[in-house]
Amino acid sequence: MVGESPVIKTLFRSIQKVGAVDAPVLIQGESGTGKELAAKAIHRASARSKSPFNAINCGALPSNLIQSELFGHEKGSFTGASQRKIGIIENTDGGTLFLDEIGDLPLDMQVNLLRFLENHTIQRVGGLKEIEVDVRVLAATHVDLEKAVNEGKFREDLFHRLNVLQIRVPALRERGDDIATLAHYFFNKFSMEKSSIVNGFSKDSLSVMQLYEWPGNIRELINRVRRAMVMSEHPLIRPSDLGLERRVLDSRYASSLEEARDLAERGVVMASLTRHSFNILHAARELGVSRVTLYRLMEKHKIHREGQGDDIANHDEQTGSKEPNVLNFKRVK
Ligand SMILES: Nc1ncnc2c1ncn2[C@@H]1O[C@H](COP(=O)(O)OP(=O)(O)OP(=O)(O)O)[C@@H](O)[C@H]1O
Repeated sequence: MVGESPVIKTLFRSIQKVGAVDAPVLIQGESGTGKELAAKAIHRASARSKSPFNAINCGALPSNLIQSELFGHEKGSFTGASQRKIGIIENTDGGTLFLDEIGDLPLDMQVNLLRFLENHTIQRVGGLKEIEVDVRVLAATHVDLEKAVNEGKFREDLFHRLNVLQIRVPALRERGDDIATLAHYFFNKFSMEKSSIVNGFSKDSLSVMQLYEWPGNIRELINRVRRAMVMSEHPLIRPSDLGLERRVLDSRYASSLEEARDLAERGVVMASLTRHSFNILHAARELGVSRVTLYRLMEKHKIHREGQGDDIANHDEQTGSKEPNVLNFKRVK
């Protein structure tokens, strides 16, 4: 798992701690943050690391299939059951089972899962025998399970069984410099697929990536980087190649009017700075504010001056300096 930010280091430490204990873990985090990778890391850090690690997405299977996927079935137990099938729980004997999107498990299946967690035995569909299995369960959810319990969508007893230990995988936007680290990591990983002219990211791109909210987290980052690597017509990937120029303006993710206004303001400032290669004078002129006001807005939105140099020529007209002025903007930590 790539990352050096304080929040991800906390996660790494938590993984080591919960890896050492043979109890269920509830892994929480937004979609695409790396919950499955965290589950694999817990498995590797545990005494079960030499045994199988299996994963199943409880939300991806129709409810009539999920029982047989989890518990298996005997030959002839239902129409179409022409063979005995060993379920994933039995197949994971000795190892770790990762139940992704546990919040989507149908209520009747939740009863069966609870029985297995309490007794460490399963029964195949159509089978009479109780089969003992030794499996550690890790479950992940991007929904608030406590809320689901209050709404009657998730069994409280199962929630407490699964929620013995918890870890939270942070959203990408909380991970500061990891955003650039991950972007470079995936750039190198997909370098075989890149167009022949692309060498890396412009500083503008790295800045915009820092400011963007990343609702789809690392999965979204991978897709944007991969697409930009193929489509970019410049040596250094620009914000527009990542499709982020307009997206940073997006206030759809705001939870209040004030936040929406803030996001819109930040977006307008960022877009203007990006458009003018971060030339303060030009951006201030376009925005109809003084340079001082623009600096204040940058302060307010935690954008600060850092570093210099890029593929884009830039100079401060007021001072006449040919040196790049403000090229790299990032969130103040
Ligand atoms: N720290 C990391 N370093 C490198 N790659 C990562 C990291 N975290 C996640 N990824 C990659 O991001 C993608 C999404 O990760 P993963 O599938 O584990 O997320 P998830 O939280 O389980 O998603 P979902 O909620 O949709 O099931 C994967 O391709 C994974 O390899």
